Amino acid sequence: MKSALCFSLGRVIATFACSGEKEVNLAVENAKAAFKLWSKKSGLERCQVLLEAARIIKERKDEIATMETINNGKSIFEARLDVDTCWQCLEYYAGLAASMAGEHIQLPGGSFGYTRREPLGVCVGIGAWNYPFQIACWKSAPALACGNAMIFKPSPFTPVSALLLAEIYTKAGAPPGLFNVVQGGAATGQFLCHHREVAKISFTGSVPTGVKIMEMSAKGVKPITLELGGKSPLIIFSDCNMENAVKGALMANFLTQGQVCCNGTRVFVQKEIADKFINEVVKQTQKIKLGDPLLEDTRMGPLINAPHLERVLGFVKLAKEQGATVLCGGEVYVPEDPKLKHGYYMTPCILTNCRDDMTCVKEEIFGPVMSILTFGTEAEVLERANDTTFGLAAGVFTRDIQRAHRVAAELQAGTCYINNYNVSPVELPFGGYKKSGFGRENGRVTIEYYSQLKTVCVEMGDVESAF
Ligand SMILES: NC(=O)C1=CN([C@@H]2O[C@H](COP(=O)(O)OP(=O)(O)OC[C@H]3O[C@@H](n4cnc5c(N)ncnc54)[C@H](O)[C@@H]3O)[C@@H](O)[C@H]2O)C=CC1
Ligand SMILES: NCCCC(=O)O
Repeated sequence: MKSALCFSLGRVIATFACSGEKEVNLAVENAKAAFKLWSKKSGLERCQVLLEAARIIKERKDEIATMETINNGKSIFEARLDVDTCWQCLEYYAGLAASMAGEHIQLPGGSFGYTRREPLGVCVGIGAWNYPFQIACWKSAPALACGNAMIFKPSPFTPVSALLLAEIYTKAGAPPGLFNVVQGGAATGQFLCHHREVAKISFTGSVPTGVKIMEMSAKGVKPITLELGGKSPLIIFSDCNMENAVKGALMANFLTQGQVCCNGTRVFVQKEIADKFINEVVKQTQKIKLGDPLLEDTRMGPLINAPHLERVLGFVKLAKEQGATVLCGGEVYVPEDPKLKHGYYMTPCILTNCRDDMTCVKEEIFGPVMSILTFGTEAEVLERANDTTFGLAAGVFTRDIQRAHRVAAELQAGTCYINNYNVSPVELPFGGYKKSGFGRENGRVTIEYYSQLKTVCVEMGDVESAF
């Protein structure tokens, strides 16, 4: 089946064929062959290939970022930052590959045991459209570091940049088939998830699809990592550094046109500073430069596609009907440049007079819409912040160090930011609580999600039989 790829500026830039069962089977066969070679290599040998791939990514940073911008619509400024998190991820797991080791455990009578950390086999990565290249790197780097092969399926809305990664791994010396890309949507994803020879699935996407992935993997008893959606709280206390809090709120809401799973879209502001904070956040939001994402000074490009733009605008309309006030944005934006007139642009939106029971406060919008709520006390805001089925991230701005850690400890979220938001150091694990998923990406712990532990028990004496 052929599919057209629509650039978020409203032009078709490529067509590609969706992979069916035959292509998926072929990818699995290739990955199995590569796994045989790759899993026998030492950690240091795997490290060298990953380091070389990281070097090529750095060298081709501008090219990859440009492709990502064309692929997704995010600003070139941001796409370059994404690419930095990618080569950093490969370098980080290259280091861990070389230092992976088991334990030696002394047993009575000179006997002993030891553990081996072994790869799982052919792993599958399924990605969302908001961070196409980053998701492919964050999944493949730990998978390959542990000695696995990977088949990656990007979102059909952003199929291009993962192909660059495949090319880079090959140039860096990975055996053919070690990192495969298959194209397509749900049907291709299902072939991958149901495949008998697939050992693990790592998925980034929506909660409803995550549920389906879990059902499919349950049938094959396959381990999975689920990176799902969120509706994260950002809590601004009256003793915060106001300038940083305002910057933090913008970082928490408007990167990649607000299409970020861990965004802090419920901004709780302590009553005493609410007016001042709101004035400032509106002022800064109105200054955000919208337009051609390939221009150096643009900070927001178009949303991913027309249905998604309609959906996000629908949330703004409903918010107004439910009593929220639009302080700025929330409208279709038509750039002056005629080349951009078919793009799916909207102005970044700030909503106030929000209540916890409003749809804009309860549901993930996945667009540039910040909902501001006010609060009185720490106990009250914690209860309201945690009153959600999601638990991906949370943030707190305060100068009170004890309060910062107390609040972080109480927040039900996989990542809690103190006095910042939406930074992604590769050294720190990233993943969700509650319906935002389980398993982690980044950090040392992710090695455990891409490997299995074998215990070897060694008898140095005679068998003491019970029979
Ligand atoms: N926690 C995280 O790290 C992230 C979570 N997300 C979440 O993803 C959502 C937006 O991304 P979308 O691409 O629209 O999500 P989606 O769930 O529609 O699709 C994600 C991927 O799953 C594939 N897919 C769809 N149905 C499938 C099926 N039945 N079996 C196998 N694969 C299937 C799609 O083709 C795509 O590659 C938002 O809810 C967002 O919060 C997005 C990025 C990061
Ligand atoms: N750079 C943060 C990743 C979050 C996301 O994939 O939505």
